[in-house]
Amino acid sequence: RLQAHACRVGPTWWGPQRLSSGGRGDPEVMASTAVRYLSQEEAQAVDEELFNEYQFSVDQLMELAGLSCATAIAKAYPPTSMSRSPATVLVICGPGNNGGDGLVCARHLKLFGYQPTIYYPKRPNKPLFNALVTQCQKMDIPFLGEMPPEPMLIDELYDLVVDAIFGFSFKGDVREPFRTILSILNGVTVPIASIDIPSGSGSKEVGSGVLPCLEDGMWRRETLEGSSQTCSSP
Ligand SMILES: NC(=O)C1=CN([C@@H]2O[C@H](COP(=O)(O)OP(=O)(O)OC[C@H]3O[C@@H](n4cnc5c(N)ncnc54)[C@H](OP(=O)(O)O)[C@@H]3O)[C@@H](O)[C@H]2O)[C@@H](O)CC1
Repeated sequence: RLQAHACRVGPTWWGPQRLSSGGRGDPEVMASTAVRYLSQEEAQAVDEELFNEYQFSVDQLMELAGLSCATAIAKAYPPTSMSRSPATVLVICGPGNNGGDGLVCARHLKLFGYQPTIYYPKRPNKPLFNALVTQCQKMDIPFLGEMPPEPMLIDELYDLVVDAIFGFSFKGDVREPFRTILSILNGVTVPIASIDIPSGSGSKEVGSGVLPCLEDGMWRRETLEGSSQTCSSP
């Protein structure tokens, strides 16, 4: 893992690694060498910088984050490589913006040829999230009324799970209903792709790019940072 420095968006982020790798602009090279982690504080600082200094709006960034994650999933788990056609994906959304990323991600996954289903147990009553739910409904993406109670059921029904439960504002012990949700997820064998951090891992770090998450040895999943947030924003 590379040392964490104060995070800068844009060229500053990629520049040194790209130069040292000798692979200027090659996405494969960037994916393999230009990935590093942000601390929770760094991720929050990027967030503030994007909002305050660069004047991005939350829905702008959320759209980019969700699209980036769907794109990364399509690259890591192409629909044609999955056992079902169309490939089925369970997207579990949490109560904050990470959950919003998940809603956007589901919408783009559908456009990419997957068959997403959303579980969104705790919904903030705010216009942004209500609109994202409406957009998913208009795209005929179903919402589950309850979490599949057994990991085996998830394995039977879905090719992949997207964990959009918690992002960088997670803190403390996991509270219900997410405690139960995470304990079920811990038993599934299909891949789990996490947006930002593997929820409930206790990790203080936020991943960037697509990389195997071996943080705690517990989650067989990949950390998918909305690369728009930290890597490729203007
Ligand atoms: N940076 C950027 O530019 C962009 C960032 N984006 C995304 O936003 C994410 C950060 O969003 P965020 O701040 O809303 O926080 P996030 O982690 O989703 O949810 C926090 C909520 O979870 C809850 N909760 C917390 N701890 C808990 C616990 N122990 N047990 C149970 N519940 C717990 C608590 O909710 P409450 O229970 O209070 O209702 C809290 O409010 C970031 O990671 C990235 O994905 C993009 O959308 C846009 C661009």
